[in-house]
Amino acid sequence: MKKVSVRRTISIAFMLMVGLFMVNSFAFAQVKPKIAILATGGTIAGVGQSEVGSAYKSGAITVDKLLAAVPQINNIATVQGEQVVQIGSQDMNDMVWLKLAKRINELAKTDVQAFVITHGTDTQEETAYFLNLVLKTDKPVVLVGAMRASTAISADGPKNLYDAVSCAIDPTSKGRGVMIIMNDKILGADDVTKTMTTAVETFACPNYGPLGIMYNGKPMYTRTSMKKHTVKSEFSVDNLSELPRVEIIYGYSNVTPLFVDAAVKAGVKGIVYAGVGNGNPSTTLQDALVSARKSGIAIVRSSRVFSGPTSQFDEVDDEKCEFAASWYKNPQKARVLLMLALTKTDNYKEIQRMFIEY
Ligand SMILES: NC(=O)C[C@H](N)C(=O)O
Repeated sequence: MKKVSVRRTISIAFMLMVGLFMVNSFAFAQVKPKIAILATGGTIAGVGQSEVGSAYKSGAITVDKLLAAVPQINNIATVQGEQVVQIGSQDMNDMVWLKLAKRINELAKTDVQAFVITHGTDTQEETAYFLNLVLKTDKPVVLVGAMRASTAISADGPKNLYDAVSCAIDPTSKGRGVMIIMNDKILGADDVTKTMTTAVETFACPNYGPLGIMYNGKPMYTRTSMKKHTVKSEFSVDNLSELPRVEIIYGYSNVTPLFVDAAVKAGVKGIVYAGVGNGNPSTTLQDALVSARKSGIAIVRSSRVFSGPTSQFDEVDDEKCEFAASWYKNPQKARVLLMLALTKTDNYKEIQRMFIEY
């Protein structure tokens, strides 16, 4: 009799423990946030001929293999991986941007809580800024890349990817606009740029500084972007199947109007002039840009100089020429904003307003 009741007590206790364990694991599974990882290629997915050399092929491995290299991600998030394209980001283009933006806007309406985009570093800043202007969500969106191929000794991709996921799932990352995570830094899409061809410490925000750092898998923010983005942006990709053609023309001493003339002939809708100093064109170049403007092409002056403003209050009379000045946008980001501006207007004053607000 005694033996039976001891057995029964033991089996009830055992069942209770199993039950508790199941409830716990269920609750734990419930709290893991659901994220989408959209892969586009780049060095983070690159495969090299040797572990020590610099030669490799960008975008050679798929999103599943990328994730398999960082199993720790499964402890913190439930991941849905999608291969959007598999390219080196030197081949990034308007069509992929539109596809990516539309897909994220669609997924943002579901229970996916955050987004990570793996991307090559060459044009990462442009994709980040484009998405910053057209995504209609305040859910965190983080781009991540690597400077060393996945097969290299001390590859930086796995740590960057883990940090990107950790940053994206953190509640404090909501509503901050699109961000890039590279080498422990959290960089805002409105200012981030690649500063060095080979170093892992290549990304910086030369005008405004980083938004924060990643520390022990947690984002530590020290700044908020004051620029308009995502849900506050007036731009939308909803009805767009292509973007207006905008070309960048570089300034240098002894510059001739050759490329401005070629751009006019090609029928571009806008030109970003990457001028010298604070966006200055030479006298001949200015004449060519004014006549391009008169033929209906939008002109934005930016600078080939790494940082600092290009404003409408300096040497060029932008009002008279009907140009807009890019302020803190470097030429490649100015091109992104001008393309989107041209989906709304070709009025230079309106375009100037956008360059101040975004
Ligand atoms: N580090 C990199 O990712 C460079 C590569 N060419 C890319 O942008 O895809």
